[in-house]
Amino acid sequence: MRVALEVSQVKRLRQFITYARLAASTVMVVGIGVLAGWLLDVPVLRTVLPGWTAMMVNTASMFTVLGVGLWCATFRTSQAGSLIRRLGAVLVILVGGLTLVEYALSVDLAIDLLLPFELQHSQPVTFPGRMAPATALCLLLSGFGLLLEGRSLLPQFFASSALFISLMALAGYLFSVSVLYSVGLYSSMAIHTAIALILFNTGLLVIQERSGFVELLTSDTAGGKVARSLLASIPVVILSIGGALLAGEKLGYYDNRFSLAWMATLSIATLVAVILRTARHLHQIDKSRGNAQAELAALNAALELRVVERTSALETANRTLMSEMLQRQKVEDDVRRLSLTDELTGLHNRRSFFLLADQLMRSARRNDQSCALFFIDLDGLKKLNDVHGHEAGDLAIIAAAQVLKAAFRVSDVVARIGGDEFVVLAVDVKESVDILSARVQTLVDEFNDSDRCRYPVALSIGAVRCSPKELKPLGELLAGADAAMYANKQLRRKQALYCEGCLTRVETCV
Ligand SMILES: Nc1nc2c(ncn2[C@@H]2O[C@H](COP(=O)(O)OP(=O)(O)OP(=O)(O)O)[C@@H](O)[C@H]2O)c(=O)[nH]1
Repeated sequence: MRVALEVSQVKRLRQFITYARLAASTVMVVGIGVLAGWLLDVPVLRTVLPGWTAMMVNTASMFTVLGVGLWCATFRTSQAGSLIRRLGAVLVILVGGLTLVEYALSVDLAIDLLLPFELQHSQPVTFPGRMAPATALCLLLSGFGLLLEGRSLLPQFFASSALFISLMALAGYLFSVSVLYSVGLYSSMAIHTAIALILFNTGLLVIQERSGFVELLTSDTAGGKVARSLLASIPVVILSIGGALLAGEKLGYYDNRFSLAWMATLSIATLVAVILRTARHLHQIDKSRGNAQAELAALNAALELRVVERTSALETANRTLMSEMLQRQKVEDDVRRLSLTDELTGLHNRRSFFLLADQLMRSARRNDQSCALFFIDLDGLKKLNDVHGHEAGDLAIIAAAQVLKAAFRVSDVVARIGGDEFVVLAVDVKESVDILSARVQTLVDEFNDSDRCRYPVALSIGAVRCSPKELKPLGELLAGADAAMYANKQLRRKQALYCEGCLTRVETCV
């Protein structure tokens, strides 16, 4: 699975591709330049310096092919490029491999002198026109690397092996150690062959996106930074030390053993310095990571503490809110109840009566039931108040309410709608309103004769009946009942039933 790349990694990969293209172009130019040197007889193009080994025509041709192949490899999506790369790689493998076969089996496969102009400029060597065995091996490895480009490990192995051999050859030139760039007595690797091989194989290595090596080199991790810095510095430092010691030796300041001892000492010193620098760098990274972890742990602990504190504060706030809500609910219930209840008697008040009576009458009509509406007025309350005070009047009102509640069903609506005025809506009434009024009167009499009576009460009652068919509005029924009550009161006055005499009976009731 491919991991998404960081922006910096993408930038470095682009730089690597640019490097690979530059390397490919240089390798192509070297190949073409050497071919021109052979064709036009320009010795400097063939050998770089007079007396140095010349790059063979075969080698130069293969560099041209390798350069084109590497260039194509940098364009991954191109089908044609991929085909050219693979064909070129096969050609290079063939030339390198057959040359090695020639050396190994001491045969001439007629591939050394392919171009007619080559022979006349060839130096007197064992096999004119044949590339060095080291070159042939490097070409074989480079060809395989190019052919397998894009796979996971093999191209890196082939390119690294070729790179190692060509670096040895270059070091041999730099330090004048011919054994490093020649194999046996046959022929030696030209300096520009070594450089071209180094360029080609480093170019091939840095475009291997799948390799851990490229991932390491492009990453922003400590490992990536250390790898980049060491790879950029160590070869230059070691080669510089070697070059300086060699120059001193050539100038006769010291002999070969002395420079070897210095080379070993300075290399060790350089490596120790690099190791210490790298170790210090890693140490710093470890320390800062440790500090960051400690800070993180402290932050986590503080965060957890805050979470605990906040949770407990939240729970307390929740509890307070809950109890406030309950209190508020209770107050609202009380307000609702009080707004619908008569405070003195506990009966429904006027508002509640109209709400309930309306509902009750509609349901009675639906159920085909008769209703009866009673209008009841307390007799002589004003006088009672005047003579015995309002407390006595209140007691009479309460007594009247109790009598009315006892006289009717629980399902009927008994309400106090004014000072001494009561209404009762009785549903599903089977008997006549006179019978019901008489029942009220009986209970009034019972009360007046009982021990509970402080002040006797007398009630004037008016009632209307309403059958389910009539569908009379409540207001109309109330007016009818009120009128009947008034008539009843007048009648009671005429019959001297009116309770002006209640006062005289108070004493007997106590
Ligand atoms: N004690 C007391 N008196 C009340 C209350 N509400 C009204 N009253 C008084 O009751 C009296 C009612 O007077 P009226 O309407 O003339 O009634 P009444 O004296 O019974 O006369 P009739 O209705 O003709 O029998 C008034 O004086 C009111 O002030 C109450 O809650 N308590």
